[in-house]
Amino acid sequence: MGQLILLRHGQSRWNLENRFTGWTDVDLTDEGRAQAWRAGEDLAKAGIAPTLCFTSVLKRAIRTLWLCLDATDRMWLPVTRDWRLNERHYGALQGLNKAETAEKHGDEQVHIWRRSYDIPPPALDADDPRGPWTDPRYRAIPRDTLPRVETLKATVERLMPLWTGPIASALRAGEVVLIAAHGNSLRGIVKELDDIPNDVIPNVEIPTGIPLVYELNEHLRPLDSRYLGDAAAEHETPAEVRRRAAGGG
Ligand SMILES: O=C(O)[C@@H](CO)OP(=O)(O)O
Repeated sequence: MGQLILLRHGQSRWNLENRFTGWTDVDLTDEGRAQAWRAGEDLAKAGIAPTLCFTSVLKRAIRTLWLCLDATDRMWLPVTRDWRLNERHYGALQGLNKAETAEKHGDEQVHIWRRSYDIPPPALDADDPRGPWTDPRYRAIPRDTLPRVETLKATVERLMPLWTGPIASALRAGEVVLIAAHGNSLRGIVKELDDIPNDVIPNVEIPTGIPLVYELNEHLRPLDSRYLGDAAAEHETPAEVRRRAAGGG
């Protein structure tokens, strides 16, 4: 019944520099822009025409959406930008190099910070100038709702009202919904969609700039999911990761 396209932003400058990014508003690299454009071309080639879009308030996702829509000549589509689609907030790690942090704190600790479901990295101090409360784009959000750090669990919790509310309503109304977002906010969505357990979700790696298309039934449960484009076969879909973890090959 419904069709949903999930698109992780193209390569960002800090993806390239291997830095913890979170809510830092870094832009795409040239490669990231090219990936976003190709994502649009791949949608067009597959005959998939989004009718409604959601994205975060971070420019790497917004620009990915712009380029993808430009490539499909659908820049006129309605777009909702919502902070609840932001990347998970990485707290005091934001800006640090991932390899240098692993040298300092050990691979195991950094893996826990990056991939555990509910163990947070160190938080920003309440007076840290990098705090989202200093940023005008979050001015309408109550200060105590704005995070100083987030786990994946917290990211899923802040995302769910948007998913079960406006996004689900749009899908039920027959819209073909395109969501351009981030590695961990999209982990939250596929966790819900594909019913992926907490200990398996860290193994789901959504590649940058490759559309992941879901066909949904009337209860918004997945009938099928697939990546588009030339590199599609190189990536396991979240449903395949879940089946492999359950011993289903
Ligand atoms: O730095 C980040 O914000 C995220 C996504 O790039 O990194 P990680 O792979 O650790 O979730």
